[in-house]
Amino acid sequence: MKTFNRLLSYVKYRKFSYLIGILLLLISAALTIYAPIIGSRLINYVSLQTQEAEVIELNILVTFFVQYLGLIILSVAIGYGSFLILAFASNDISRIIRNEVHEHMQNLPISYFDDKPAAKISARIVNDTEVLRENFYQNFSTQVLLQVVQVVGTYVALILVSRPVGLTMLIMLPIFVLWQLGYMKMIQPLNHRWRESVSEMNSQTAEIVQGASIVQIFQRQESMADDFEKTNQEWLDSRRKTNYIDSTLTWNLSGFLKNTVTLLVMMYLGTLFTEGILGYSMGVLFILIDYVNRIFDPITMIVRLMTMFQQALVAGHRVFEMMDTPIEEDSERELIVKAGQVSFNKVNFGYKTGQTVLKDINFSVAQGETVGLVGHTGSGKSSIINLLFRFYDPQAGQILLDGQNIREYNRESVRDQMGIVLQEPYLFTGTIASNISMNDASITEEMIQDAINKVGARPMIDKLELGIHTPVVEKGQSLSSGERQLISFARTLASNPKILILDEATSHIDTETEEVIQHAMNVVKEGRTTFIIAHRLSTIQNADQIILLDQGMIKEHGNHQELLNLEGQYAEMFHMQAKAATV
Ligand SMILES: Nc1ncnc2c1ncn2[C@@H]1O[C@H](COP(=O)(O)OP(=O)(O)OP(=O)(O)O)[C@@H](O)[C@H]1O
Repeated sequence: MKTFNRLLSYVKYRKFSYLIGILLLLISAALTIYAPIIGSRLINYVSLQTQEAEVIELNILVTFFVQYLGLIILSVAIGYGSFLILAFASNDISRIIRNEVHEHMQNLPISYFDDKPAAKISARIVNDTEVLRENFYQNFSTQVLLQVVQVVGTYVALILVSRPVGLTMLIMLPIFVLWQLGYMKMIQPLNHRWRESVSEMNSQTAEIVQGASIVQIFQRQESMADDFEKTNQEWLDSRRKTNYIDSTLTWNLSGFLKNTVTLLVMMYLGTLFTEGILGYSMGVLFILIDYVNRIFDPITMIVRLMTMFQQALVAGHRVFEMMDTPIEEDSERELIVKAGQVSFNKVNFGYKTGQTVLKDINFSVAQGETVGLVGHTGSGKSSIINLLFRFYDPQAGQILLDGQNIREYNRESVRDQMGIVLQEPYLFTGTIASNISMNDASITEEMIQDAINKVGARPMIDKLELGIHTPVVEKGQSLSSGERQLISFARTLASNPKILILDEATSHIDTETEEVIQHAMNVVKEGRTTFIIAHRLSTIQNADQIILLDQGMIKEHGNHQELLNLEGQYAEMFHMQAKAATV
């Protein structure tokens, strides 16, 4: 009920459209219910004139025809108008909900995404809102009233015209409803299987596309094709069974039931009529048969609407669950950093309660210093950066930028102080220029060109026909990894952050590119406090401080020479790497 009320509350955004649309629908329905009455007058006129051997006047005949046809055309035209109004309104509402949930998703804490597959999140934003549009806003909320009015209206009209026929048809009502419910019961699990297999095929395809090269390297094509075929068969099976049930129950059997009842009523009334027992005119007979025949469709529709409603409730529940996930409280205070001095003060942190990822982390970095973060995989290097960005807050201790506790300032202003170059830089769909300016209007084209020159990306840009306006698609897959890094360096330089984070920026590239990247790195580092997450210790030999993490704790801390003198883990790692490099 809560979900239903909440779904209904969105109608307020297009309440006039809904009001007018539903009103027009009802008028159109009333006209269709009224049409047989005109038809009956026509029939009565013709039969009376024939009985009394009078001339059938053409103009009277035409008048009845025009009235009858005019009514039908008017009803169709009004129905068309209302359909458009309501369809447009439901489109708008689903757009509003989709934007709302999308915006909310963007503000959710990073921890929300930790245990949720991307496909599941996007299904809520895209597919579930689509189900809401079709099932709830376009069908259920507009049709349910209309269909109920049609059923009740037709029954009332039937009873008014002929009480025995109307009451007999009332007895048929539960039989027909039960028939429809039985159909739904059979079809629902099949629909479920069908949707599951479609979603499974989606994720199987996404996995192959994302890891195309890995799939080929490990020659997994055949087994992945087998898995896909299995799901595809499952889809085929559920579709086939649905088609059987559909064609048998809805089209044939349901049509059979409808036609049989109509036929029986016709026979019964016809006998009474010809025997003269029934006082009805031919026209009334026509009305009765027409009403009996048309009463089935709205009943079928109501049962279907109920299923749509159930599906909409499930989709609505999922969408609202995401919308109701609390976003992190954020301070109004803007962090202003002039120097770029960073301190971690007795920081303890775990991603989940009870987990310890960082333990008693203490260090201080002066403005413009470079810090190398080293340690085995899983030792906590990235976690330190995650805390610096305020993706997470520590359970204990403080992180200070220029002496200010970042927890007391809003996240955006904290992140504004940071620039990051990842090992695999992320480029957004757009152009090279938009990837450097990040659509920040204060970064002019001149500044973009300047950043490109400074990081040494000019030769690379000059090779491109459209220069900085070259489109970037699919995360920049058509650019080399080194080129993507240069763009990323130019982006960082243009945004002019106080603190810089380099995530293994120089690994996996050839010596020539390494020189270019090293140059870019030196340019970007200048005057900024820099953290380098390095696996290759040769890249941080000149760092002012090196922090060696081991199982979330600082095990060694000093400059390169000091750590070598310690003859501990760092020295061991360094000698091993130096030896490997000379082999
Ligand atoms: N989102 C997360 N949720 C739960 N645990 C996490 C999460 N991210 C990292 N961890 C855990 O925290 C610990 C430290 O991970 P972290 O990524 O900081 O290590 P790292 O030193 O950067 O490793 P690598 O060099 O492999 O990138 C690991 O045990 C890891 O499993």
